[in-house]
Amino acid sequence: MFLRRSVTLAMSLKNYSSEAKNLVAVAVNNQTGVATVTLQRPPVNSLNLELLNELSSALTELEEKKARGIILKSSSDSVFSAGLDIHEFSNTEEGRLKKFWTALQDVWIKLYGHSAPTVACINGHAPAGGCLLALSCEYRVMLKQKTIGLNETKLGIVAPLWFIASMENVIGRRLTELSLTTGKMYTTEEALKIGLIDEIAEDTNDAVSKSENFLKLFQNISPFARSQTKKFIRGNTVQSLVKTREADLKAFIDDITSEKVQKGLKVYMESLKKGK
Ligand SMILES: CCCCCCCCCC/C=C/CC(=O)SCCNC(=O)CCNC(=O)[C@H](O)C(C)(C)COP(=O)(O)OP(=O)(O)OC[C@H]1O[C@@H](n2cnc3c(N)ncnc32)[C@H](O)[C@@H]1OP(=O)(O)O
Repeated sequence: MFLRRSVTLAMSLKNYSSEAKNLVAVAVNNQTGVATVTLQRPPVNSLNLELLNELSSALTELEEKKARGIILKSSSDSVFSAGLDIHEFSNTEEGRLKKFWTALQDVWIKLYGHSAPTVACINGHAPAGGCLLALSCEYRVMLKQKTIGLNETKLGIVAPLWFIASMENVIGRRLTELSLTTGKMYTTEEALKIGLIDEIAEDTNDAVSKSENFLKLFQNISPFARSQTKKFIRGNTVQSLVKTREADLKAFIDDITSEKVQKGLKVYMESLKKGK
């Protein structure tokens, strides 16, 4: 029985980051064992090092505590996540850049391969890294009138192979190629049509309730049989990054610190500000 009452376990009170802030809140329903993981870094939940570290720790803890399901959502119902924090790219100090990319790799490996069933409750726009988080889950419920996509080429950057694989495994190669090369952002309605999302919701409450309904499908399925099956299906994709992490990190550092990419990112950030 899914009760609305959520119990905030000790882990949700933990401050995972070195900043004196909670950028990720975890609330576990003690009746169902389902954890709601809420990204809360206003204004747009851009993914900086501290947020990624918190998310990574939360995913580890939910793995250890054998959560029965994870719903990933935003504290805002305007933006799910604006993707990677572009300010992390302009800070080209190599130590932090390395930690940042390694933290993103960690989050993706843990979320993509999590033993618990995962749902992205996409209660806001989800460009680039925001879309990656959503694609890493097993099911996607999205608010109407929002946008989602891997728009990296629009920023003059190249989405790494694991970003591409995450999309390809959901919508297939042909559409992934078209989407990524054009940097296409899909509306919620378009995303449903191509299978990039699974359901549309009216508002955040509706999205959470639809996410919970998806997780109910597993109530009578053995967690072992379910998670092993997921591992068989997703294992190769996860392993392809695990085996190439160092090379992927080097490619990121080389690419992002190049003069050409830095110039392009500056122009992109200015255009975001002008768009107001
Ligand atoms: C050879 C191969 C090797 C491969 C090598 C690797 C290459 C590197 C790959 C790196 C991958 C990157 C993936 C990413 O995630 S990059 C980030 C892409 N994100 C975006 O393009 C989103 C941009 N934002 C928006 O479209 C909109 O902000 C929004 C999300 C639709 C929300 O719109 P809204 O109107 O509500 O809000 P504002 O636009 O007014 O934004 C509010 C403030 O937030 C700032 N902002 C927005 N997005 C970001 C961001 N991603 N990072 C940092 N800051 C962001 C925005 O500028 C406003 O700030 P201000 O108030 O100070 O002006």
